Amino acid sequence: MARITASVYTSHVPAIGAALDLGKTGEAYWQPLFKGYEFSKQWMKDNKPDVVFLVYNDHATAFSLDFIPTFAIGTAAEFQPADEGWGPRPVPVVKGHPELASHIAQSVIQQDFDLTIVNKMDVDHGLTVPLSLMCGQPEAWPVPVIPFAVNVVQYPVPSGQRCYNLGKAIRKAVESYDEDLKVHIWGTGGMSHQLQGPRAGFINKDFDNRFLDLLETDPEAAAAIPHIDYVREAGSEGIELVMWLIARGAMADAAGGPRPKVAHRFFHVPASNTAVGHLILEDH
Ligand SMILES: O=C(O)c1ccc(O)c(O)c1
Repeated sequence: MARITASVYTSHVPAIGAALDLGKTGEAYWQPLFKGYEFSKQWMKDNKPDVVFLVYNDHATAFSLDFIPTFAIGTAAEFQPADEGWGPRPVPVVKGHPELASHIAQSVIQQDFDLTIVNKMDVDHGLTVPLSLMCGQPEAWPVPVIPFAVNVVQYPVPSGQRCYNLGKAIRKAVESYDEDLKVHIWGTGGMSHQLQGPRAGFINKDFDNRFLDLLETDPEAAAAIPHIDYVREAGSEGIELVMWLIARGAMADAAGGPRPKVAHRFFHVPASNTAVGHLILEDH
């Protein structure tokens, strides 16, 4: 049986990818940020999964306003790093896991969550920056990745509660897969940031840290946060945090099991226009 063994939460700011790719990680501005992920890179080696199920949002790269899936699962054998205007990031191609992805699609759709099945797409900073933060700069990514794109760009976007419930369905799907696989589920995006309008540059450390607290100890309360609170308290792009609830809903306690163990927590402001939050939870 496949098992979800841990969840990882991290912001996916594109400038972090640029700092890595352009060799700027030692600069005073970036040093404290990358220091917060040193533990995580070692933890990733010590707790290497067989597959990462990576929840992120596409930033009008593979999708556009022409076509807006709420939840899209990548079932391809590989996904190319996208060209977001500066050429593709110089990172390895992302290898998928078509068998597990197809099984999860089958199981989750049968549990009444309608997923869009994507057999071909390029993946943008939403997916590659978390991989870089957790795995460094290897020749090849150490694990296959199932990309799972969520619409948090064009309203209506899914509620935190729906995302949390979807996480529970993903856990059931993984646990009904025959092969013995260790699976990590990662929720990415956030924390507070607003990239547009009069409040551009808005950051709310109090909200972010309360959210991290809730994620650790009371995920049901985090799931109950309505959209308007994210927009008001965490800025227009803070709504990306609903994606963290997909990963959180896949932990054992959401299904009545024990609370996960906090392996690592980190918070840093700013990275570009964004508050960076990071949490690693291990299932017992
Ligand atoms: O802080 C920023 O600059 C920034 C830009 C684009 C994003 O998708 C994001 O998450 C952050």
